[in-house]
Amino acid sequence: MLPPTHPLTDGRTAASPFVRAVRGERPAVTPVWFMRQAGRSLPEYRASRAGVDMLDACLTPELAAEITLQPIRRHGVDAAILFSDIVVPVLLAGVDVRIVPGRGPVLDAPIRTASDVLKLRPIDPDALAPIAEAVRLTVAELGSTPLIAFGGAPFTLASYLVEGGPSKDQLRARSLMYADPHAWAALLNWCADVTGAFLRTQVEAGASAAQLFDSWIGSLSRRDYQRRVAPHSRRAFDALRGLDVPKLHFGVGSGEVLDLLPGLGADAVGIDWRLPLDEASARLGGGVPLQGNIDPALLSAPWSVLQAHVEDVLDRGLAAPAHIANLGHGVPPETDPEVLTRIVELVHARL
Ligand SMILES: Cc1c2[nH]c(c1CCC(=O)O)Cc1[nH]c(c(CCC(=O)O)c1C)Cc1[nH]c(c(CCC(=O)O)c1C)Cc1[nH]c(c(C)c1CCC(=O)O)C2
Repeated sequence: MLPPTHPLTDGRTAASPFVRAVRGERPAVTPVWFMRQAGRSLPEYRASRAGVDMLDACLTPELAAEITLQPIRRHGVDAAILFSDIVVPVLLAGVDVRIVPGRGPVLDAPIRTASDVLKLRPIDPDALAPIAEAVRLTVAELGSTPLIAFGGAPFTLASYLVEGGPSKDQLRARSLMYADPHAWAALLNWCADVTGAFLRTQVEAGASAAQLFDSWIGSLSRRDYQRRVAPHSRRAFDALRGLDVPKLHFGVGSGEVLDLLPGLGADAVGIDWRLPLDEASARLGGGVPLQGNIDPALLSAPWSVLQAHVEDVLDRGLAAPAHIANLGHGVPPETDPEVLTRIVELVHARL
């Protein structure tokens, strides 16, 4: 149960277009936000981050709250997402991980064997205090705009841990799945538990929705996803048990496994740019709210081309019970932020 002072319970965010759409209602105006909206496309972000390491910024509550609020002030988007990273709970559980600019999360000592997995320790709930504080500071400023809690899905996290960094097709991670199925299952359970604790901390501190990011899901066969990954994603959502918070599940390249996602605990599903929303909705049986689908590659196209694309996405989104406009993946760092503001205005102007 969420406390009576939680933004969802006290009515601050429950009636927001974003929360209503995730729950499957169709508000008068389509809500819109952008994955990775807090980031390098914004000059104010670059100024806030000058000389501060990425993970240090995530663990400094005042700074994390300020960066979270920047895209709300600038673009007028319908939801905020906590400025943090999927590897933050991994770091807080004691794993030596850093973020290399232009590359992503890197581990000098990757987790590759059963004995490496056995050394992983559960996360100490006290270690998550800076995250809870960042959420409280953010929510105090947001008013009726909901904050989205997020976490990395177990397979995406495990891929970074096993590979030691970003990889093209997650070959080492997918090999471990077969070389040592027991170590694999233990590793994915550990990932589900750290991500679950991260999500639960954000929701209890005041977030009004939760999204699981399954960025590498597209490298898996349907069979492997179903048998060796999906149960662990369900376990991550299960960490939110008892909290009546709307949940989203987003995967990149998830077309082959799309129909499996709603069964894992999410209310709404995020779609990348590969599959049109009417086709995605048909694959899901027509009853699942959808998010996303604007191709990030078109952000640098002439406005008339981008506008036609956004309008097509909105039209096809009518096939689902509700649609939250968003990109099909994160904002590229070189994006002109004024283009994002213009998309928000376009989405909000369409009735
Ligand atoms: C795979 C993944 C990561 N992180 C994340 C994912 C899942 C979504 C996806 O597929 O993009 C999720 C994430 N990372 C970040 C957020 C913040 C909230 C938001 O969306 O605005 C979120 C939701 C901040 C960040 N996370 C990161 C940055 C950039 C850090 C910097 O400014 O140097 C930000 C703002 C770093 C990061 N962290 C990660 C990558 C690939 C990178 C980019 C590295 C680079 O190109 O420099 C891992």
